[in-house]
Amino acid sequence: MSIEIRNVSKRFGAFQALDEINLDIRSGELVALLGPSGCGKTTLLRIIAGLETPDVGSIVFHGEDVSGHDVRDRNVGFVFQHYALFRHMTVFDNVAFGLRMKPKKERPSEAQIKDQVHELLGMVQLDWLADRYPEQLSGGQRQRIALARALAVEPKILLLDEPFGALDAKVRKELRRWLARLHEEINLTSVFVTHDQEEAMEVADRIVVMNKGVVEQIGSPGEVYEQPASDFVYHFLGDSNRLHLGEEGHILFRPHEVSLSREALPGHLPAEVRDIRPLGAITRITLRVEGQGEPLEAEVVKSHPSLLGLQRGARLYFQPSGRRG
Ligand SMILES: Nc1ncnc2c1ncn2[C@@H]1O[C@H](COP(=O)(O)OP(=O)(O)OP(=O)(O)O)[C@@H](O)[C@H]1O
Repeated sequence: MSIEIRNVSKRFGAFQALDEINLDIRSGELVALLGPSGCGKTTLLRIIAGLETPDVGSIVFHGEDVSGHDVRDRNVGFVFQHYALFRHMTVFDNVAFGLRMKPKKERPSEAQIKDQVHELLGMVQLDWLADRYPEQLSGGQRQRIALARALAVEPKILLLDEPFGALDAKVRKELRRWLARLHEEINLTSVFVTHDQEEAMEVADRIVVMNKGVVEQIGSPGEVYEQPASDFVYHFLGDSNRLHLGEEGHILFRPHEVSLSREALPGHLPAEVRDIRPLGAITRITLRVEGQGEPLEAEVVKSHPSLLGLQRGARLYFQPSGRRG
């Protein structure tokens, strides 16, 4: 099911939380809303869900304007970061909840509910936990159960608000990959909110970069990273250095977009090594450059010749190889 967001604006008092947002999400897409805290991501998600009403604009699901539809009639599934499972219910009953709440004529029999719940628990690979209570689960298991509960009513649209935000880095990574796979298996259109660019890059088909209530750029992970539409997008999608060039202004470059040498080379600037951090396949070097306020960061492969025997305080010569600005 496709989602169109047409000219949506929302104010809270004098504060403009969303300013004329237009967005087309294709059927079957997995889209990330990415941006800093307070940029309006959650508000937009809540408007798509029907939990919040826009001041102006409309929401269209598959050609039908659903702006006037109540949240219950939109058939969307949700997973929110702190949207707790019902503590007094077992995992099974949590997942069955939405099915049991259906109007009588649509409600499946208890036998059908049992089959469906076990199928869903199988899909999130946690069928063996059916009789446990939420407090007996790990954070990652809880999130997967929350997802199974959201999927139980067979929504065509799934909305996820920082679904993995509270989990540790390794579990987050596993769940992200798992979500991307699951999304391929079942026919869903999903929108998820994150402030983590790596999460957006890794999972999403397209990324919507938001800032202060407006959309800065929409594109595939490759597009927004390689062809950022603004300095904001450039900064938000990865580490960056700013090199001041006096009257010529400044250039921006990524830590890996740099040529490093122990010898003075044409076009290269001298710098002092302040820190050397081996990070697996690459090594990060912090450089202090005369006349620059902020130190610069360079990343090279760990076998790079300039690293051999390199010590703090040594002199290196560098030249940005990619640049923006
Ligand atoms: N009900 C409300 N009343 C007043 N202001 C609100 C309300 N809901 C949100 N806001 C404000 O609107 C702005 C956007 O909030 P929103 O929750 O959409 O941001 P976000 O991008 O999801 O941020 P975060 O990543 O921190 O969750 C914020 O400045 C917030 O304080």
